[in-house]
Amino acid sequence: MLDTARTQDAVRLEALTKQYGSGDGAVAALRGIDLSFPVGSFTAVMGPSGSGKSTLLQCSAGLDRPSSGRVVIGGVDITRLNETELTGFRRESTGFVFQSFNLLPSLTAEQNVALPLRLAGRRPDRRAVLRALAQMGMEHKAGSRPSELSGGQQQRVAIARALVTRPAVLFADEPTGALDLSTGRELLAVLRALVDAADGPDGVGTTIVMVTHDPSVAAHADRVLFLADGALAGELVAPSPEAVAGRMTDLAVAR
Ligand SMILES: Nc1ncnc2c1ncn2[C@@H]1O[C@H](COP(=O)(O)OP(=O)(O)OP(=O)(O)O)[C@@H](O)[C@H]1O
Repeated sequence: MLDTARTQDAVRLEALTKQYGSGDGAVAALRGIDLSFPVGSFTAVMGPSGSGKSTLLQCSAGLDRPSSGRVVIGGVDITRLNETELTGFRRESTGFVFQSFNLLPSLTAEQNVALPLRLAGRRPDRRAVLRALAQMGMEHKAGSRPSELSGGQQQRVAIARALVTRPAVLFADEPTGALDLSTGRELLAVLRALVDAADGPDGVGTTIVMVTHDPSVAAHADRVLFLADGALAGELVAPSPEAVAGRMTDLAVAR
């Protein structure tokens, strides 16, 4: 059972560093990040190309191992877990949404959404699968394969798949990057509604951490964090697209 109620932080990063390679070719992608993502919050992560956004997301989600520091999800320090434990924890307690949807083409929407339950060794509960699809307005497409769905519909199915285990946190890497403007806006409204809904884990909304390059996308979040050269370079609470764009311009000028 996750201890999110006690900590009030869905995810906490402590002195997180990540170095790729060694010696002369070493790259410090993260240089000591301290951060927390409160339960039921929606955070966007922005920064120039190469600033460490994807690395931050991958390490936070347990898809990559940091070089040092701690990642605490719902009170569990995932950096102390071995590979098997980490894989199990990730499947049960985190959801990840990619720009490219990553649905399995030969499976129906319903089978795609059931996949995390199967991988976790659970007998897929059809009601839970259909509930996740319904949450994303996709129950009427349960029998469709990805090739029969629009991009926006595929991403909704991908989010339903990420939510089916009722994870403590949903990580999203450019979730609207492959969608046109209006479909992207619809999807962001859906993400916003998930955060604002009171039917997430522990009776509060879903916690979302999202990487994006787009200020108007970031402005849907409660808070925007800015990264530069692997370090935190400020934040904006209740962001507007203009304020976010202004900060991004400042960061580009400062480079
Ligand atoms: N597997 C890897 N091996 C070596 N260096 C890497 C690796 N992955 C990322 N890096 C380096 O780490 C730094 C941070 O990369 P990261 O992908 O996290 O940045 P980003 O902010 O997500 O960039 P973008 O906006 O271009 O996607 C960059 O200098 C990058 O070149």
